Amino acid sequence: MSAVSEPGALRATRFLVGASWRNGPGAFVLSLFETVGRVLEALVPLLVGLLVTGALQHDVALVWWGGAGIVVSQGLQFVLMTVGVHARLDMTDRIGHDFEERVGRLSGSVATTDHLDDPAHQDRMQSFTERSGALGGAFNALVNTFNNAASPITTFVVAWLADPRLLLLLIVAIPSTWAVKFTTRWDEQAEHASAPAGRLSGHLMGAMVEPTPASELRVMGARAKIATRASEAVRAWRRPSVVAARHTSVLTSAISTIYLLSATAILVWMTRDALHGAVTVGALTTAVLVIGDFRDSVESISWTFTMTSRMVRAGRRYLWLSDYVAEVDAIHAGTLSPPQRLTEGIRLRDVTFTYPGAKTPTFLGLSLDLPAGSTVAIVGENGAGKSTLVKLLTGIHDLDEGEITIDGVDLRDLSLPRWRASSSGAFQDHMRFEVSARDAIGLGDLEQEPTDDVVRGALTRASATDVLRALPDGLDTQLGTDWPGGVGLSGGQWQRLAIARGMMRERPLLLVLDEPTSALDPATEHRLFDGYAEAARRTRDNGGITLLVTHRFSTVSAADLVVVLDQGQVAEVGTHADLIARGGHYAQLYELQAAGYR
Ligand SMILES: Nc1ncnc2c1ncn2[C@@H]1O[C@H](COP(=O)(O)OP(=O)(O)OP(=O)(O)O)[C@@H](O)[C@H]1O
Repeated sequence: MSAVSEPGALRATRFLVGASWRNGPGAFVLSLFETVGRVLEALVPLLVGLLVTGALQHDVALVWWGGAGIVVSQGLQFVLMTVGVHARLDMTDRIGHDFEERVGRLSGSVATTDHLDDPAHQDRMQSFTERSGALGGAFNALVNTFNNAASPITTFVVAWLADPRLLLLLIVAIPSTWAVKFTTRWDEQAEHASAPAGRLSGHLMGAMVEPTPASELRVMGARAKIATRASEAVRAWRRPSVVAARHTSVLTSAISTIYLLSATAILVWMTRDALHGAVTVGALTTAVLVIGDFRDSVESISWTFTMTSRMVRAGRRYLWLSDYVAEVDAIHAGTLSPPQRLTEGIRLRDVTFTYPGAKTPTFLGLSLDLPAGSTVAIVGENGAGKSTLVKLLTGIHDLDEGEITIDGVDLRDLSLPRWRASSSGAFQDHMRFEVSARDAIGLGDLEQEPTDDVVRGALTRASATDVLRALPDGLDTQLGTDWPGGVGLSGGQWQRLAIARGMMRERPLLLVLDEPTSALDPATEHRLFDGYAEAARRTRDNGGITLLVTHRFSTVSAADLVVVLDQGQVAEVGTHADLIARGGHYAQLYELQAAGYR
């Protein structure tokens, strides 16, 4: 698994600011109108003070300056804030969508899927998804940083003009800023601690609403049990955030109380001076109004720190993902094209592979030859490593050690997309694509136009033309009952469409059939595989290898070679007849299954 570390805060901030600016420089500038509006708003206590002083001293000019200032600043402030807020929210929305799209594109573009099997990556993505608002709100936080900087500075100037003693409150407000260090840490720790439970609750909630697991749970009478576990998981997921919020609330309440007591003391002090004529009533009025703003200003600075640190964390995760994609791309920088036809075949030499997060390797020094033009059956008990072998051959996972060669060329030196374009497959855990039948099959080879002839050819090769009977609009039938006019298919019918998808490429160099017929009865599977083996022999001229993974020993007799895997090792290799004659593991398992059918 990747050794990519999370990028630094500075790089994340630079990236977020740059991406926000590029998304719309005009709207970026308009958003800053709000900052000017905030400055005008912060000037109001000063203008009210002027008005009060003018009224008390019968100074018409002061009354005019104060009154006109209030009217103009309120009017302008309204216009600027309306334009600014509108631009900011519009940008936040656009940037949010932009990032969601970027994350989707990045996640989908990783050449391998090692990260999807890694619990640490899953946790990172969980926090990422939960906080994707923070990434989408990066711009929001950025503009608010300007707002929250401009408005306090104005407030501090107004406070200083009213009475310099008010600035003493800055000292009292220092703990508020210092507390952010703790609240940010608590917030971050809560994010980490809640991620596994968040994933579990999503998984269990999904099990209750997805049709297949929901039916199973009802039949087993386990719905209530899973609902309880899901509720526990939701509580475990939310608990760290609730605890963090509680700690934050206690700390900020304590700081607010200290602030309030200090502000009251300063006001009492100023009022006493006002009674002795040392302070004007106008300055006292400004002080009363500014004290609330002062507190808001200090709090907004703290809030800005919290939001900015969340934004930076989300930015760092985004950049981590982007670095990870680049790292995987660099590993798969091979540019060679696979041969047009195989002459030697595929060789595995001393292959070692461990799943991310697993304690023991699935393969330790596995060596195996898959001769060109052969049909190879891979058999073995559950967990023997059959599907993992398929994933390594298709480049879904990277080897830890050893090599896989295609006609002598290391798989890592080949262009992975081109190798995959030369391969094809059908899998037990296939995707039920709820699109038209034509597209569901045509996805198997996007280089070909899915015309009637092409798609019907794939259905024929998959021995699946009878599925057409279930499709009222033929190949243009919408699949899936969730969609208007969509039809529901049986498990076996879905599976046959998946096999047809795997048959779109007529002459792949590697065709993997990883238990694609498990939903079919043994006789049909046998018939299908005999058909595939015969088709493979007919197309042997390009040296293509057909690999069949199955648990049904009766279906493998048509294979040229049978490979028996046992705990990640090759236990036996030979033809069906050889292995039966040898009387080993294969022969015993074959006899056991045959006895079951007798
Ligand atoms: N995503 C994963 N993470 C960690 N270990 C895994 C993962 N997938 C498979 N394994 C482990 O790798 C080993 C081989 O699994 P694999 O799926 O290749 O077996 P298989 O022969 O295809 O089994 P089956 O017949 O049940 O499909 C097993 O020990 C399994 O526990």
